[in-house]
Amino acid sequence: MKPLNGNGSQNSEDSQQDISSHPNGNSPPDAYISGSESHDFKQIKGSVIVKSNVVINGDKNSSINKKCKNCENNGHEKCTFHHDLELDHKPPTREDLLPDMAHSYRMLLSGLGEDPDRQGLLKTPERAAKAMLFFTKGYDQTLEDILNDAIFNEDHDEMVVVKDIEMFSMCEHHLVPFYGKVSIGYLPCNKILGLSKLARIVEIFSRRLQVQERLTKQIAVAVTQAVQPAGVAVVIEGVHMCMVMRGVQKINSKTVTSTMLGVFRDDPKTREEFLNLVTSK
Ligand SMILES: Nc1nc2c(ncn2[C@@H]2O[C@H](COP(=O)(O)OP(=O)(O)OP(=O)(O)O)[C@@H](O)[C@H]2O)c(=O)[nH]1
Repeated sequence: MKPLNGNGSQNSEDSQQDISSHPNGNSPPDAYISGSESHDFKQIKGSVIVKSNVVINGDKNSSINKKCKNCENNGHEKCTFHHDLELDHKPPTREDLLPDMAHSYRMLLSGLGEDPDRQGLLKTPERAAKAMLFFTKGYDQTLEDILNDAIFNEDHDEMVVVKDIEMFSMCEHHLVPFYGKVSIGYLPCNKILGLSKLARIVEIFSRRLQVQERLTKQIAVAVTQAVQPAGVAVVIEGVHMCMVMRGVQKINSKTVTSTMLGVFRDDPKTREEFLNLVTSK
């Protein structure tokens, strides 16, 4: 298996941006439109601040290891699952997976010393399987599907920011949730994106097994693919339950990651304007 791609961890030149003053409310995302300069799109920048305050190994006959239909139909390079994660296979369909997954959860219950046949647990394996499929439903979505052609020609080259988009994802190391808020900014080049589509892009990539760094970068790259802007900025503030409920048990720690593309990377003023907008109340 090849190493995971799309890893947001960058080189030592990466700058660090602290957005610790993000509001923590659950209010719907706000849209901001303001002035900024425009530059050529060039490269990627990312940073991580941690504040202290697959191989899917199954049996060969399992549906999990069946050949990926998406790859068969569209070619390996167009398979979203492989393209993003370079895994060796993709589950054929969600429904196909349910029985095997439910069986695995049943074994897990037994392993915990529980009786999977007691009344309260009878439907638990299937419920848990369905829940896991929901948590990872992003594997079934493509950028094309969710954009729904909501890309509009508009003579607009000022910054667009949608901030505090709620995000729920699954830590690929411990299979426990991490959650937080995503703020996205872009500088259009005569093409704007339906605002809700930014939140839908967050859903595609957060509803998978993830690390926060890769999630941050995948969102930025998807916005770039959608509207080819002069630049894209994404900042995520996340709480990782693997650091809260277990392990080091630091309940107040937050992880902040960013990806800056194009003008947001090249121009400190543009980056500063974005960061000011996302940290303002
Ligand atoms: N960089 C990064 N690390 C993550 C993310 N989610 C979880 N981790 C880390 O993945 C690491 C896995 O470390 P291991 O030592 O293999 O696993 P562990 O024994 O469970 O580690 P502890 O959590 O320290 O108990 C931990 O340090 C986690 O905090 C993420 O989104 N990004």
